[in-house]
Amino acid sequence: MKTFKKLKEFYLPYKKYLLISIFFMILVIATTLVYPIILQVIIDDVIISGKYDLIPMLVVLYMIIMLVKGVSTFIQQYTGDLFGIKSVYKLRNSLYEKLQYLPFRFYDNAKTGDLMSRLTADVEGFRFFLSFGIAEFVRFILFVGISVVVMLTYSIPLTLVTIIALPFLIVVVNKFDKKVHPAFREVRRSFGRLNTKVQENISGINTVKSLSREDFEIEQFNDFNFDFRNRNLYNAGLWAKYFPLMEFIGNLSVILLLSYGGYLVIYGDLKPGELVAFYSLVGYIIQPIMFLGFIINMFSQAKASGERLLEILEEPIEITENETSVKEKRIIGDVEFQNVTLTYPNDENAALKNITFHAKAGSTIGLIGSTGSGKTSITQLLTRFYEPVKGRVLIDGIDVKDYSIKTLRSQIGFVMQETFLFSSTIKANISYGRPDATMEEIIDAAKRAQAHDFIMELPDGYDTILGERGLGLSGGQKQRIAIARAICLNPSILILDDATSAVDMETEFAIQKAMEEVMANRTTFIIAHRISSLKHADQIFVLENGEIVEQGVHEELIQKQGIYRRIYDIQYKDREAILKS
Ligand SMILES: Nc1ncnc2c1ncn2[C@@H]1O[C@H](COP(=O)(O)OP(=O)(O)OP(=O)(O)O)[C@@H](O)[C@H]1O
Repeated sequence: MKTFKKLKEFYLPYKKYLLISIFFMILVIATTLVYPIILQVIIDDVIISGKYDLIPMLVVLYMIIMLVKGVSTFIQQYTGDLFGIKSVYKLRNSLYEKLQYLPFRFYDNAKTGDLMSRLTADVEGFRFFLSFGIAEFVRFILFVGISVVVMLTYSIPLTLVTIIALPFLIVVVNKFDKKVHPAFREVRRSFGRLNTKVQENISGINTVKSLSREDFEIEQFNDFNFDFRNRNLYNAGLWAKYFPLMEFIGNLSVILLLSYGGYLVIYGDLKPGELVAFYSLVGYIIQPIMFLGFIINMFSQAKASGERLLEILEEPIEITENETSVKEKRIIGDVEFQNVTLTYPNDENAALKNITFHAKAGSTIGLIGSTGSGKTSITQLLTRFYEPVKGRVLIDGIDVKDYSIKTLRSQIGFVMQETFLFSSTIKANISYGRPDATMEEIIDAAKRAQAHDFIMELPDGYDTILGERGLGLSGGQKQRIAIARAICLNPSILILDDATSAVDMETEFAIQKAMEEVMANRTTFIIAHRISSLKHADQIFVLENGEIVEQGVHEELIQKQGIYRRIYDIQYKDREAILKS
């Protein structure tokens, strides 16, 4: 119940639909329970006692009851559905919203396919319970309760004999619940794994094909699919085992009823019509009790699904802001790191150790160093993608923690190492961070990123629709669109993380030239492996194992005969050799 309690904010606002549904369900049940009573009257009063003049009245009564039942069933079902559909609409939105704000740390370990199955299959499982499960449970209680009361008015001893086997039925149903719930949780998990496999495979299909790993992938999928199949089979086995047992116990009640009830009729202690009515009423008890298995099933699924949904909803956002957070400030771009240490979750080694530096507003900072030395990590602290475990990161003298996330990120243009383009138009991709940008601004950004010419060569120019992964564009073209996207933001701080790694030297040079003007009034961080990309920077930091081991301008660093010089020698050796020859 804890799971449902925690999710109450999603369904309680719509409880009126549930209440209406239950009210009309009571009408449905009441009208249904009148059938056996009418049957009893027809047998005992009309047929046996010969009061045939009652027939027209009974027919009219029957028709009215049918009509009431029909209308009530419609309202009960529709409002029940409304309750479920409206609740999960809100739930689905909240889950998606939560996913937007969860920190990078969450996504480091999250699996896309699994998340997708939570947002679809689990939400649906929960809806099914809200729409049908709750109503069916109430129906069960009412049917059983009212039927027993009606039976008691006919004959107390016969009622007791008939329901004597029912506690056993409840024990079996309870046992079934204990087994079926964990089984369902496993089915859900297995489905999540299956989804993850498919999603990863589609995303990485280029790698799979280029390495001819199709057979391996098929085999792996088969394993996951086999697991999913087995778990479903186990579940089906539980159903197959328990359902006949429940039916058997239910039928025992019918045997007891017919034996003892027949005896009572023979000795005149019960009228034949009452026995027939009893027989129908027992059906109304046994059926819902057996159906209880199905309700429990729905409940178990919903509980398992609810737990998985809560795992997302209760995941801490961590990066918080409050009313005092700095908003509406135009960032100038003065950046300072004070003894900053960063340790990623699940990694005991610090990715950055005691980093201290000052970058004046408008200056250009070059970051170079071997892979994994911490270059990207430095820039990710600026945007608060991660938080330092020690030290402070200041922008314009204010700790980044004190900025509202929106204010901070809307003024920092980040061209990431891996370019991601949405499956929409080029225009929409460039203006993604600033949807109100005019066409002139979009074109201007594209021109500066050296992207305008190739965009104009595409069939629909800026209206060309890109595939999910920017299909149809080369790596360098995608990078240039990503650069245009960052420029379009008109940021105060620009971060170019290996942003020109996929373009040829000539294009890089052209981009650099065009960027000179863009960078003029912005603090720019250039992360690069090529010295040519950052040699004009005002300050260059050489990183090694999370520490700044050398710093200075290009000429100074060349004189030092250190790491920078070594990189320079390797990269320029060939050029000098060519020049000499
Ligand atoms: N999200 C993360 N979770 C755990 N560890 C991480 C994460 N991101 C980076 N690291 C680790 O932190 C260290 C620094 O990584 P970072 O990406 O900053 O290096 P880099 O210098 O930018 O490398 P590259 O040139 O290859 O991009 C590496 O050891 C890396 O494995």
